[in-house]
Amino acid sequence: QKNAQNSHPITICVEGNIGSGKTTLLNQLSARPDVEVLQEPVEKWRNVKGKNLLDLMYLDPLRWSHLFQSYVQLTMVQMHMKPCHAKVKIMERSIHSARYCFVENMFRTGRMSEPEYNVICEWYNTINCNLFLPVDLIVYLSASPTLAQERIIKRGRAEEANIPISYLSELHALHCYWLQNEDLPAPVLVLDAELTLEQMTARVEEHLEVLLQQRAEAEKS
Ligand SMILES: Cc1cc2cn([C@H]3C[C@H](O)[C@@H](CO)O3)c(=O)nc2[nH]1
Repeated sequence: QKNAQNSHPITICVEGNIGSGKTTLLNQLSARPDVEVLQEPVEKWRNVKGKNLLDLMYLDPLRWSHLFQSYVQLTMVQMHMKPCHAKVKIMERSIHSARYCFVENMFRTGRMSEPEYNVICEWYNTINCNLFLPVDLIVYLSASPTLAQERIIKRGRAEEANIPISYLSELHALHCYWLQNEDLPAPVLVLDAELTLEQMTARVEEHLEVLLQQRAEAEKS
């Protein structure tokens, strides 16, 4: 277990609502030579052998939410497990926010039936207990639903054109609940999404330096 601790790259998951500014922060952090950024595999979700599961999920949530989230969970496991040759692996979201934010919301709002929810949760628990999916830091971009909605409209992703602010408020509340109540895999750094990109990057790099030093110490002993 000891060398397993040091063999995996330092892993940071950047979490936040739709439109909270994750991609912008990830792009900035990817400039570091010691960092490999893994963005959310949205393109996979948009093309499963020709079918756009993301679009289907937004168009007919009752029919497609469960399938979409089960595919998201699979692609997140693939991201957690993906070999990374850089010292630092920064992922966009995680299997944990998939479970505690998106799946939870879809069940609570009736877009996912109870048996669908229970099956996806059993998959999550089995994956989480049997696979080594290390996370060293969770960075949470806290954006007001209003700010998030402004950024979604500005970005103009076709499938997201009709996301109501109530959905963003639900997800915001679930992110807060998750990060305050569930037993988390790593400490949380909360960043106000209104900070400048420079301020956010500086805060993340501060924490990253500590993790790098801890790793260097551990490798010496
Ligand atoms: C982990 C996870 C990411 C994720 C994204 N989404 C949606 C929200 C956005 O519209 C789009 C890209 O993040 O996919 C989702 O419904 N469920 C998810 N679960």
